[in-house]
Amino acid sequence: MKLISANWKMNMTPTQTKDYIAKFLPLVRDVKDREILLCVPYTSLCVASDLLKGTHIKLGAQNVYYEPKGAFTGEISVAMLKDLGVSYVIVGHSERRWIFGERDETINRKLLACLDGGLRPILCVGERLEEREAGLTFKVVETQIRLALSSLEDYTDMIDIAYEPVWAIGSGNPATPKDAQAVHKFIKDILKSINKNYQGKTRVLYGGSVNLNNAREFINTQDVDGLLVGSASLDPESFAQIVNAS
Ligand SMILES: O=C[C@H](O)COP(=O)(O)O
Repeated sequence: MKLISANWKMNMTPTQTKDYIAKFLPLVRDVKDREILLCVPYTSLCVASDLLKGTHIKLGAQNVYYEPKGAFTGEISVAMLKDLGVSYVIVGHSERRWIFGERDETINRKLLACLDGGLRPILCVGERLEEREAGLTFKVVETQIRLALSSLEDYTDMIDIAYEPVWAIGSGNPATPKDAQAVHKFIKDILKSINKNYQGKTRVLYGGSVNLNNAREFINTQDVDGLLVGSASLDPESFAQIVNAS
Protein backbone atom coordinates (compact mmCIF):
# COMPACT_ATOMS: atom_id res chain seq x y z
CA MET A 1 0.00 0.00 0.00
CA LYS A 2 1.30 3.48 -0.79
CA LEU A 3 2.40 5.56 2.18
CA ILE A 4 1.48 9.22 2.52
CA SER A 5 3.37 10.75 5.41
CA ALA A 6 3.39 14.15 7.04
CA ASN A 7 6.61 15.45 8.55
CA TRP A 8 5.67 18.39 10.75
CA LYS A 9 9.31 19.08 11.61
CA MET A 10 9.59 21.55 14.54
CA ASN A 11 6.02 22.77 14.30
CA MET A 12 2.87 22.32 16.42
CA THR A 13 2.47 22.42 20.15
CA PRO A 14 0.56 19.59 21.84
CA THR A 15 -2.52 21.85 21.91
CA GLN A 16 -2.22 22.56 18.19
CA THR A 17 -1.73 18.84 17.60
CA LYS A 18 -5.04 18.14 19.30
CA ASP A 19 -6.83 20.67 17.09
CA TYR A 20 -5.12 19.36 13.96
CA ILE A 21 -6.09 15.75 14.57
CA ALA A 22 -9.67 16.69 15.43
CA LYS A 23 -9.95 18.41 12.03
CA PHE A 24 -7.92 15.84 10.09
CA LEU A 25 -9.56 12.58 11.13
CA PRO A 26 -13.01 13.16 9.61
CA LEU A 27 -11.40 14.30 6.36
CA VAL A 28 -9.54 11.02 5.82
CA ARG A 29 -11.99 8.64 7.44
CA ASP A 30 -12.80 6.86 4.18
CA VAL A 31 -9.25 6.53 2.88
CA LYS A 32 -8.52 2.83 3.03
CA ASP A 33 -6.23 2.30 0.08
CA ARG A 34 -3.35 4.43 1.40
CA GLU A 35 -1.37 4.19 4.58
CA ILE A 36 -1.45 7.57 6.32
CA LEU A 37 1.30 8.57 8.72
CA LEU A 38 1.84 11.62 10.91
CA CYS A 39 5.46 12.20 11.97
CA VAL A 40 5.09 14.67 14.79
CA PRO A 41 7.53 16.30 17.24
CA TYR A 42 8.42 14.29 20.35
CA THR A 43 6.35 16.63 22.49
CA SER A 44 3.21 15.87 20.47
CA LEU A 45 3.58 12.09 20.46
CA CYS A 46 1.65 11.52 23.65
CA VAL A 47 -1.42 13.49 22.70
CA ALA A 48 -1.33 12.22 19.11
CA SER A 49 -1.01 8.65 20.30
CA ASP A 50 -4.14 8.97 22.44
CA LEU A 51 -6.15 10.59 19.67
CA LEU A 52 -5.06 8.18 16.93
CA LYS A 53 -5.68 5.04 18.96
CA GLY A 54 -8.21 2.82 17.18
CA THR A 55 -7.92 4.78 13.91
CA HIS A 56 -6.16 3.77 10.69
CA ILE A 57 -3.68 6.66 10.98
CA LYS A 58 -0.16 5.64 11.99
CA LEU A 59 2.09 7.61 14.28
CA GLY A 60 5.73 8.39 13.52
CA ALA A 61 8.65 10.18 15.14
CA GLN A 62 11.19 12.37 13.36
CA ASN A 63 14.32 11.05 15.01
CA VAL A 64 15.55 8.50 17.54
CA TYR A 65 18.77 7.68 19.37
CA TYR A 66 20.44 4.32 18.93
CA GLU A 67 21.35 3.49 22.53
CA PRO A 68 18.66 1.66 24.50
CA LYS A 69 18.97 3.82 27.63
CA GLY A 70 21.45 5.67 29.82
CA ALA A 71 23.19 8.99 30.27
CA PHE A 72 22.30 10.61 26.93
CA THR A 73 20.71 13.88 27.94
CA GLY A 74 18.04 15.03 25.53
CA GLU A 75 17.84 11.80 23.56
CA ILE A 76 14.90 9.42 23.04
CA SER A 77 15.17 5.65 22.61
CA VAL A 78 13.34 3.19 20.38
CA ALA A 79 11.64 1.63 23.42
CA MET A 80 10.32 5.04 24.53
CA LEU A 81 8.77 5.57 21.10
CA LYS A 82 7.36 2.07 20.93
CA ASP A 83 5.74 2.49 24.31
CA LEU A 84 3.83 5.49 22.94
CA GLY A 85 2.46 3.56 20.00
CA VAL A 86 4.91 4.90 17.44
CA SER A 87 5.39 2.58 14.47
CA TYR A 88 7.61 4.60 12.10
CA VAL A 89 10.59 6.87 12.55
CA ILE A 90 12.33 9.17 10.09
CA VAL A 91 16.08 8.53 10.09
CA GLY A 92 18.76 10.62 8.45
CA HIS A 93 16.56 13.50 7.29
CA SER A 94 18.71 16.02 5.45
CA GLU A 95 18.01 18.59 8.17
CA ARG A 96 19.57 16.19 10.68
CA ARG A 97 22.50 15.57 8.35
CA TRP A 98 23.22 19.18 7.42
CA ILE A 99 22.07 21.19 10.44
CA PHE A 100 22.96 18.73 13.20
CA GLY A 101 25.93 17.02 11.55
CA GLU A 102 24.47 13.54 11.59
CA ARG A 103 26.86 11.18 9.85
CA ASP A 104 26.22 8.01 7.84
CA GLU A 105 27.69 5.89 10.62
CA THR A 106 25.20 7.34 13.14
CA ILE A 107 22.35 6.79 10.70
CA ASN A 108 23.45 3.18 10.30
CA ARG A 109 23.37 2.66 14.08
CA LYS A 110 19.94 4.26 14.31
CA LEU A 111 18.60 1.94 11.61
CA LEU A 112 19.99 -1.06 13.46
CA ALA A 113 18.35 0.09 16.71
CA CYS A 114 15.00 0.56 14.93
CA LEU A 115 15.12 -2.86 13.33
CA ASP A 116 16.13 -4.49 16.61
CA GLY A 117 13.34 -2.72 18.45
CA GLY A 118 10.56 -3.21 15.89
CA LEU A 119 10.19 0.34 14.55
CA ARG A 120 10.00 0.77 10.79
CA PRO A 121 12.53 3.40 9.72
CA ILE A 122 12.09 5.78 6.82
CA LEU A 123 15.65 6.42 5.68
CA CYS A 124 16.06 9.78 3.95
CA VAL A 125 18.57 10.25 1.17
CA GLY A 126 19.15 12.96 -1.40
CA GLU A 127 21.74 15.13 -3.02
CA ARG A 128 22.50 18.82 -2.43
CA LEU A 129 22.28 21.35 -5.23
CA GLU A 130 26.01 21.49 -5.87
CA GLU A 131 26.12 17.71 -6.06
CA ARG A 132 23.25 17.66 -8.53
CA GLU A 133 24.93 20.33 -10.63
CA ALA A 134 28.12 18.31 -10.61
CA GLY A 135 26.20 15.30 -11.93
CA LEU A 136 26.67 13.40 -8.68
CA THR A 137 23.03 12.66 -7.79
CA PHE A 138 23.19 8.90 -8.32
CA LYS A 139 26.61 8.55 -6.71
CA VAL A 140 25.53 10.49 -3.60
CA VAL A 141 22.29 8.54 -3.22
CA GLU A 142 24.07 5.22 -3.68
CA THR A 143 26.76 6.09 -1.15
CA GLN A 144 24.18 7.21 1.41
CA ILE A 145 22.19 4.01 1.00
CA ARG A 146 25.16 1.66 1.08
CA LEU A 147 26.59 3.31 4.21
CA ALA A 148 23.23 3.51 5.98
CA LEU A 149 22.50 -0.14 5.26
CA SER A 150 26.00 -1.43 5.90
CA SER A 151 25.65 -4.88 7.57
CA LEU A 152 21.85 -4.48 7.40
CA GLU A 153 21.57 -5.57 3.78
CA ASP A 154 19.47 -8.62 4.68
CA TYR A 155 16.83 -6.39 6.27
CA THR A 156 16.10 -4.03 3.41
CA ASP A 157 12.46 -5.18 3.27
CA MET A 158 11.96 -3.74 6.75
CA ILE A 159 12.94 -0.20 5.77
CA ASP A 160 11.24 2.47 3.69
CA ILE A 161 13.32 5.10 1.91
CA ALA A 162 12.48 8.71 1.14
CA TYR A 163 14.26 10.34 -1.76
CA GLU A 164 14.41 13.99 -0.85
CA PRO A 165 16.68 16.13 -3.00
CA VAL A 166 17.95 18.73 -0.52
CA TRP A 167 17.49 21.58 -3.00
CA ALA A 168 13.80 20.69 -3.35
CA ILE A 169 13.01 20.75 0.36
CA GLY A 170 11.01 23.80 1.37
CA SER A 171 12.05 25.59 -1.81
CA GLY A 172 8.84 25.44 -3.82
CA ASN A 173 10.97 23.84 -6.50
CA PRO A 174 10.26 20.10 -6.58
CA ALA A 175 12.08 17.54 -8.68
CA THR A 176 10.25 16.63 -11.86
CA PRO A 177 8.34 13.36 -11.54
CA LYS A 178 10.54 12.03 -14.35
CA ASP A 179 13.76 12.81 -12.47
CA ALA A 180 12.30 11.41 -9.24
CA GLN A 181 11.30 8.22 -11.04
CA ALA A 182 14.82 7.70 -12.33
CA VAL A 183 16.29 8.01 -8.83
CA HIS A 184 13.57 5.82 -7.29
CA LYS A 185 14.24 3.10 -9.83
CA PHE A 186 17.96 3.40 -9.15
CA ILE A 187 17.30 3.02 -5.40
CA LYS A 188 15.25 -0.12 -6.01
CA ASP A 189 18.02 -1.53 -8.18
CA ILE A 190 20.53 -0.93 -5.38
CA LEU A 191 18.27 -2.73 -2.91
CA LYS A 192 18.00 -5.70 -5.27
CA SER A 193 21.73 -5.79 -5.76
CA ILE A 194 22.65 -5.71 -2.06
CA ASN A 195 20.05 -8.24 -0.88
CA LYS A 196 19.63 -11.33 -2.98
CA ASN A 197 16.50 -12.27 -1.01
CA TYR A 198 14.93 -8.82 -1.37
CA GLN A 199 11.14 -9.11 -1.66
CA GLY A 200 10.45 -5.57 -2.85
CA LYS A 201 8.71 -4.44 0.35
CA THR A 202 10.61 -1.15 0.66
CA ARG A 203 8.51 1.79 -0.36
CA VAL A 204 10.43 4.60 -1.96
CA LEU A 205 8.74 7.91 -1.11
CA TYR A 206 9.32 11.24 -2.76
CA GLY A 207 9.75 14.36 -0.62
CA GLY A 208 10.56 17.97 -1.47
CA SER A 209 7.97 20.70 -2.13
CA VAL A 210 5.08 18.29 -2.51
CA ASN A 211 1.84 20.23 -2.49
CA LEU A 212 -1.77 20.02 -3.57
CA ASN A 213 -0.92 20.81 -7.15
CA ASN A 214 1.71 18.16 -7.71
CA ALA A 215 0.84 15.33 -5.27
CA ARG A 216 -1.35 13.43 -7.68
CA GLU A 217 1.23 13.46 -10.43
CA PHE A 218 3.99 12.27 -8.13
CA ILE A 219 1.95 9.46 -6.66
CA ASN A 220 0.91 8.29 -10.10
CA THR A 221 4.52 8.18 -11.23
CA GLN A 222 6.05 4.76 -11.59
CA ASP A 223 8.34 3.73 -8.72
CA VAL A 224 6.93 6.45 -6.43
CA ASP A 225 5.44 4.45 -3.57
CA GLY A 226 4.46 7.35 -1.39
CA LEU A 227 5.12 10.92 -0.32
CA LEU A 228 6.87 12.61 2.58
CA VAL A 229 5.25 16.00 2.92
CA GLY A 230 6.67 18.86 5.00
CA SER A 231 5.14 22.33 4.89
CA ALA A 232 2.00 21.31 3.01
CA SER A 233 1.20 18.86 5.81
CA LEU A 234 0.95 21.57 8.46
CA ASP A 235 -2.61 22.44 7.57
CA PRO A 236 -4.99 19.51 8.18
CA GLU A 237 -7.22 20.39 5.25
CA SER A 238 -4.34 20.72 2.84
CA PHE A 239 -2.76 17.46 3.97
CA ALA A 240 -6.11 15.66 3.83
CA GLN A 241 -6.54 16.90 0.26
CA ILE A 242 -3.07 15.59 -0.61
CA VAL A 243 -3.95 12.23 0.91
CA ASN A 244 -7.22 12.13 -0.99
CA ALA A 245 -5.74 13.44 -4.24
CA SER A 246 -3.07 10.83 -4.15
O1 LIG B 1 10.34 15.60 5.23
C1 LIG B 1 9.83 16.37 4.42
C2 LIG B 1 10.65 17.09 3.50
O2 LIG B 1 11.77 17.65 4.08
C3 LIG B 1 9.91 17.98 2.56
O3 LIG B 1 9.62 19.23 3.10
P1 LIG B 1 8.74 20.26 2.22
O4 LIG B 1 7.51 19.47 1.81
O5 LIG B 1 8.42 21.38 3.14
O6 LIG B 1 9.56 20.62 1.06
